[in-house]
Amino acid sequence: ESATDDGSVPVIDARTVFQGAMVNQMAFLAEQDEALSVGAVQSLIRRNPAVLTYPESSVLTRGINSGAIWLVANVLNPTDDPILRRVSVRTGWLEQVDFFFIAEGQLPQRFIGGDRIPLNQRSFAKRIPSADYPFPPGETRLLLRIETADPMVVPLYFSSVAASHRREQSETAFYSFIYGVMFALLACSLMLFAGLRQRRYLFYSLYTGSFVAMTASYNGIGMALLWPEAVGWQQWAPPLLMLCFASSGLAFATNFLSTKRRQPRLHKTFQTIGVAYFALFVVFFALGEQGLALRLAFLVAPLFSVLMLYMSVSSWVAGNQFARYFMLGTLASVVGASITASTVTGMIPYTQLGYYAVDIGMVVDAILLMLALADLVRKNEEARTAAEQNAQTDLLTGLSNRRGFLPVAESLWSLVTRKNRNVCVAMIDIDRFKSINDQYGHAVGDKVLKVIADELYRSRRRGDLLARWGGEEFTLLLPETSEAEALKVAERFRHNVEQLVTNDRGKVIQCTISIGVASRHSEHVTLDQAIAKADEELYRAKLQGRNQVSFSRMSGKSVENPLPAD
Ligand SMILES: Nc1nc2c(ncn2[C@@H]2O[C@H](COP(=O)(O)OP(=O)(O)OP(=O)(O)O)[C@@H](O)[C@H]2O)c(=O)[nH]1
Repeated sequence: ESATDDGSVPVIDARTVFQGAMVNQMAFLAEQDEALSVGAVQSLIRRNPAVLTYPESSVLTRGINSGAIWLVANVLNPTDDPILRRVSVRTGWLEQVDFFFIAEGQLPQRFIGGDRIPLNQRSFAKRIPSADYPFPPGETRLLLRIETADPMVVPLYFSSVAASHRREQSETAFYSFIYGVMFALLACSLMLFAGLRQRRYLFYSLYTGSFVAMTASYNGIGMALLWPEAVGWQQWAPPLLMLCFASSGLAFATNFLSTKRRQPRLHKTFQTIGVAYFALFVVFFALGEQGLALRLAFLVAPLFSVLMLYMSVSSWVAGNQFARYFMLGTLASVVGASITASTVTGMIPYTQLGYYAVDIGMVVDAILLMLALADLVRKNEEARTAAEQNAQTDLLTGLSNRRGFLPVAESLWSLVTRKNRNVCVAMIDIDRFKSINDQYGHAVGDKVLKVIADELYRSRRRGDLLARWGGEEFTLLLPETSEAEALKVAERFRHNVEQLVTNDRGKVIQCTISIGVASRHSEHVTLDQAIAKADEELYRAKLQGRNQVSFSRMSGKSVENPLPAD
């Protein structure tokens, strides 16, 4: 049959190699209620050429569940030799694409592709529906029938086989990069989860993992590499995985931003919505309503983006510093997803970058979220170290407190005991400190305490352990120190403090200290016993008139081990 009769069917020169998509070189018509055969379409066009419309942009986009369409053109080969061309529709999620090549004096040729067809039953066992055809001299009618419940996006290419290979290579490189980064982050977070047992790493893994699975399900890589025969799964995987992606993202966000604690009602709402949309999905699945499941998923996806953005911004505004990277990451993924969604639904003109925007945005998001996790670990670590230090440090004087002092002193004590070395303990108390408080006030008392503490700290030898024991009392551990040396040190302390002058608004305040010293002379003496003994000596110094050092060698008797010997 002649195809050239009416001039309403566009003509493509077979010699042309189109660099980009070229659906605007063809005419299209949408099937109405029932599926049409090639013959029916041909006669429809012949009877009434007005059924054809002409796409204005190079990629045809018609939204979700839009029904099957036909594309038609005449390919003219003005040479004497056949010209081999590859025709392909570079969208991985179209369910069925039929290519028909009808040339005069030749048997009509049909090629079939699409994700409703098991990989090995497609004309080309490829992710993308394609057909190679040697256009004979003269005119060939090219017809394509495309059917899908998913968004109808038709970036049609008409090129040499070599040009198609180049395009495939660049697509492979792109997806290798995206999946490489995602898998690295996924593996990293899984290992962190295994090691740290913190659920946020698990949610992060699920979020990045479901992104990989979701994109692999709709771009055709999943079927090309992982489930070549699983046609049923392929039809339901994209909406299901989109829901998984959204819910794991929300689980990560609520965990990371502590939504349960900070906004309990919002958290409850998320859980309810999550359960509701999975329940709806199950209902649609049971009814076999793939289109409705897709609509649900495409409704949830932007809702999810808006929620994530709202949560991170409100958390950041509320002063949650960890939300910073989180917010930037979410912003990147939301912008990327919006650009791709607008591209595939035809709201903005089709570009390759627009088509890939969701993947790029998601990689940026995943990297920034990993950074947010690392940031959180660092801040928690800093807070923990600070809390630990605070718990062991006396805030007024900056010296160790009892909690800071005892563990270090205990281990030093057992070390010198084991090596049978000298060690002494001194207890230091400020004389008549109550009267300073009474006379000048508590604040001045604090100041004097601090001045004396600083002086003691300056006067101590390196390696001696000084701590605020409590109130106006200090303790000093002197390892590797004989009694005589300890007494010298104590006397120096006493003398230095006696010389010390604190000024308070013109008034001069002077203080003295009393010191009790004890040494370990028997190997059975514990640190506690030595401290008790030094305390006794301190009491004696006070009784004897203050501002003095009191020392007594522990008698074997008084430090006797209270446990009865066998
Ligand atoms: N300003 C201030 N006073 C403190 C602090 N800790 C303890 N004190 C005071 O130190 C005083 C200690 O009084 P006492 O135990 O009676 O002994 P004292 O007045 O130093 O007399 P002696 O030890 O017998 O020489 C009390 O009035 C406490 O309130 C502190 O951190 N700051």
